[in-house]
Amino acid sequence: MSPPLIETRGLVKHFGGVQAIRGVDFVLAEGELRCLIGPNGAGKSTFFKLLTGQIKPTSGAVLFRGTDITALQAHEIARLGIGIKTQVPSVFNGLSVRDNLWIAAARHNQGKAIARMVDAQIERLMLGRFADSLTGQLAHGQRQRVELGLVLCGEPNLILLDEPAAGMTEEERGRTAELICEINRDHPLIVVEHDMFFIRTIAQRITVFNQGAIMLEGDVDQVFSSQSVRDVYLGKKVAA
Ligand SMILES: Nc1ncnc2c1ncn2[C@@H]1O[C@H](COP(=O)(O)OP(=O)(O)OP(=O)(O)O)[C@@H](O)[C@H]1O
Repeated sequence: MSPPLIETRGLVKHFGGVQAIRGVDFVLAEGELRCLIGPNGAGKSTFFKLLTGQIKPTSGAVLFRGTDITALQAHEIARLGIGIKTQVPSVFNGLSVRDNLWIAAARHNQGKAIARMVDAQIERLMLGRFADSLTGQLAHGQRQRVELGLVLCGEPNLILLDEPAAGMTEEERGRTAELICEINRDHPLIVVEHDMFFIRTIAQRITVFNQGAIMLEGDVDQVFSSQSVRDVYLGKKVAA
């Protein structure tokens, strides 16, 4: 049997006295789309940073396709094809959409393959009308699609999305949900999101974080019908 795409074993991260991640065993299979939810401060962003090597665990391990990558630097992990789109913008506002995508595609392709990659992402992300507009002049939802395009240009083996629906209009959220499901046809994803309506739309399997630990994993119905999950969101004390 082939190993999981990504796995964490006994992952722990302390920031001084703060136990941000407390012994997380997590497994993502090839091809999966997993949603991570949990209240503020549950450890979701820290967990993402541990997967991408932006920070190092206090103890425990991260494995990618069975290989221990815990000691690798962030750029080495990026080279393995673990791409992250955070809430921090990474586009150049003064460049057109096409030029932004070109820069990202040129990091991973050569010659005509660059143009092919750029055209493919413009079509996939429905950015044709804006391809030659300055990225800084786009609406929030359109810019977010450009950022997704930058990640896709790297042909990632795993995409991590941190709150992809944040600040979007209802229409943009709907389009982003469709896009994520479409991207999942050929890319595994882990999506952190607070918007429960959005989660319901895209989720297959959900991992619930609370107080730095996984408190529940299940399908949409299991998670949304869980009294413990509701209590956590209402701020009631629940054992992690
Ligand atoms: N660099 C840091 N230094 C100190 N404490 C940190 C640091 N980063 C995160 N923490 C703490 O670790 C805990 C987990 O934070 P984290 O940002 O991972 O949670 P989260 O689930 O992503 O929250 P949110 O949904 O609000 O983004 C919190 O108590 C937070 O204050």
